[in-house]
Amino acid sequence: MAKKIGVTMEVGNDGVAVITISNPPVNSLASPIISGLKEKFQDANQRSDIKAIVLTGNGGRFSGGFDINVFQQVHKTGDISLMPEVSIDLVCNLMEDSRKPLVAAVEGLALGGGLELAMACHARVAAPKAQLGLPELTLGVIPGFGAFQVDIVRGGQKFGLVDALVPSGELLSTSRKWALDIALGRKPFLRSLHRTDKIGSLSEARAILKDTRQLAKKIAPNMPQHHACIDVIEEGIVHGGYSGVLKEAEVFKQLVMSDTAKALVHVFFAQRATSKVPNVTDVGLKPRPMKKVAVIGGGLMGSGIATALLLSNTRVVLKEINPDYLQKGIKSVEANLKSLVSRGKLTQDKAGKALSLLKGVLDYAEFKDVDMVIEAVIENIQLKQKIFKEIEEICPPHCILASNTSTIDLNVIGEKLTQKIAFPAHIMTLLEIVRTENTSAQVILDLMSLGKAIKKVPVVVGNCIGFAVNRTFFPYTQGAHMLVNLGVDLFRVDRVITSFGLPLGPFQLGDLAGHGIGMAVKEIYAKAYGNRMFRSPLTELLVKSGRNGKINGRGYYIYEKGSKPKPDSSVLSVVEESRKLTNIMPGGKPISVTDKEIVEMILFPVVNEACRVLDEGVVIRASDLDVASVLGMSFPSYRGGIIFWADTVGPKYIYEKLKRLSETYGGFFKPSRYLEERAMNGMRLSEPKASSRSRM
Ligand SMILES: CCCCCCCCCCCCC/C=C/C(=O)SCCNC(=O)CCNC(=O)[C@H](O)C(C)(C)COP(=O)(O)OP(=O)(O)OC[C@H]1O[C@@H](n2cnc3c(N)ncnc32)[C@H](O)[C@@H]1OP(=O)(O)O
Repeated sequence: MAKKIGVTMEVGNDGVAVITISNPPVNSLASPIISGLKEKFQDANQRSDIKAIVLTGNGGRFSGGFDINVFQQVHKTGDISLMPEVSIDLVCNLMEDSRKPLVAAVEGLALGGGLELAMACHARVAAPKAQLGLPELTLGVIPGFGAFQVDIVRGGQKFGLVDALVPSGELLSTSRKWALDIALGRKPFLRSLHRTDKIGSLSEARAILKDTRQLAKKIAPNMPQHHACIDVIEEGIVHGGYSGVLKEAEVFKQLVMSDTAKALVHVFFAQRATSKVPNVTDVGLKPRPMKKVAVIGGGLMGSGIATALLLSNTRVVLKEINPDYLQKGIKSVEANLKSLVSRGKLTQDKAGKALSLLKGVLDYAEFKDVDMVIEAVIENIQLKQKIFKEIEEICPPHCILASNTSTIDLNVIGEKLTQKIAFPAHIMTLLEIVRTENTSAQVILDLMSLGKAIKKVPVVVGNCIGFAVNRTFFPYTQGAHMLVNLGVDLFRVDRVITSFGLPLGPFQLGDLAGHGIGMAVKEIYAKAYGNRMFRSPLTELLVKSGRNGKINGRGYYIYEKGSKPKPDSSVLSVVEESRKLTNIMPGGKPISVTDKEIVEMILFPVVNEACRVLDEGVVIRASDLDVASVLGMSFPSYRGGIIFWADTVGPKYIYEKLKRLSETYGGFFKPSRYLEERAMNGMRLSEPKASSRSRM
């Protein structure tokens, strides 16, 4: 059924006009809505039979904000005139300065421009679960609609952003009465733009703004939108609300064209595109419910998976090999739930309910009616093969057999294995669903649905060593190791990479993951990708010196409870030993590199491997790899993901840089065929492939 888009107005006998925004699914403020709002507000202000106005959204949602598709259009065309000029004549003149009172009836959500519309009203009545927010910063822009000219520090009813909270069933009637009361002088007629009662003295405001500027420099050095917010707030405080609104609209348009906005809007749509899987989500299949799932292995990953499943109301059978391990696994699940409760992310009774769905077992008796089995034991091929041999006879025919391996080829683990699920710990959001030639469309759909149920972002990928994320990023650590063996300071490498935008540099990341994991899978990668790997003895030497990473308090850094990791200068002797063994410093002297070169020598080989992932069809589309890099490796979303970023840097520049580096330092930097082709033909890396080569 065609979705109804538009703005309607109904006038009741009480003289209240109810103006309703309708643009499913989130009532986004697209052009027809903007022009419809203008027309209805003008009409309502002119009609003598209308005493007051209520603004609301259709379908239980007020508005999800300005239509982000317009941003995408502006980015694609470079035509900023696609952005409507409405801040003043609509929000200020027609709403704020309306002669008739305007009350927002907010249900579901009021986000971005949607909340700004509500703030332009003279009062706001909300239903209890309404989500109010200004998420524009996550898109690289600022609220361009006056939000910052209203002292938005008043969040929710507590600070006056919402004037009344009422049950949904009473929302419209309460809003109508409120609007009439304002019209009749029984309630104050408050124009947000003119209110300054919450703003302290100018000097106090300036002091707050100064501290906020320093904080923004520290926490968001690479994101202009955070600093712009402070500028427009200051404009409003110093020169008044109207100047502030004008400044907002001007700054908003500058930011819309910024690289940051282009990257963040790309990630917004890329993340939603991952749920579109050709011949799976477009063939009329319906996902089957996963009522009971068995998890084999109660270690860090197994207990994390069990936790995520329990939180989605799925019954879980957790199997271990002995009572001690089983007890430990159950305790880990309890600890995971307890930590969510202590962080206010889960109520105590929901934690209790989740735990009640968990059953610990030591044999397969409970596997007869499971809908899915997820194996999460150590990365030992023989053990995995043994487990799947044992269970494939016991589980029901419809049961999905999945492994949580982060590296091993699924076809090696078990020909009957239908599915690999890269279930990161219960807190990460990326869920790589790896499909083999044995995986049916139905199973993929079932798992995508399960992935969403456990609040993950499922990305369907093909079967290869390391799948999408680990495969793409295996050069990340190796590039760093090469630099250190070439004489570059390892702590500087970490600093440069964190300044680029990754949360942890390669060495601190290794400490966090534990160096044993890297060593366990090294040979598997060497067998698959050996011709383009840099083999460094540094990890082995580090572990031999008793430094396993954060897990035992020492790696490249020292980890003490309650304090930040401290670089461990005593590790430099281990580094020296590695440098002697590799002996790759030209003339025995450390190389001199700029920060930019450090980023390039670490991330360009990652881009190069990402090109091979695209070329082999390990992902459906390049933007899926962007999402996987952001969610799976914390690649900065404000750079758009690994491929989007590479396209902004330029395939040709990357290709030429890698070619020069490979002439100096060997095959680790050798440009891939895909990169060379695209660079030579002036094509973007993200352009779809002509060939239908796929690993799915
Ligand atoms: C008085 C008139 C004013 C007019 C305004 C004019 C403007 C001039 C410019 C000045 C603008 C002022 C500044 C304001 C800027 C903004 O408002 S920027 C946008 C701010 N809003 C957001 O960032 C919200 C983004 N969306 C979400 O967070 C989530 O989608 C949701 C709303 C919380 C819903 O989540 P969920 O239920 O999980 O659904 P999703 O899958 O995420 O989304 C469903 C589909 O809806 C699409 N969609 C969502 N939000 C928007 C949006 N704002 N614009 C366009 N489309 C949106 C989403 O892409 C999904 O689409 P499909 O994948 O095709 O299903």
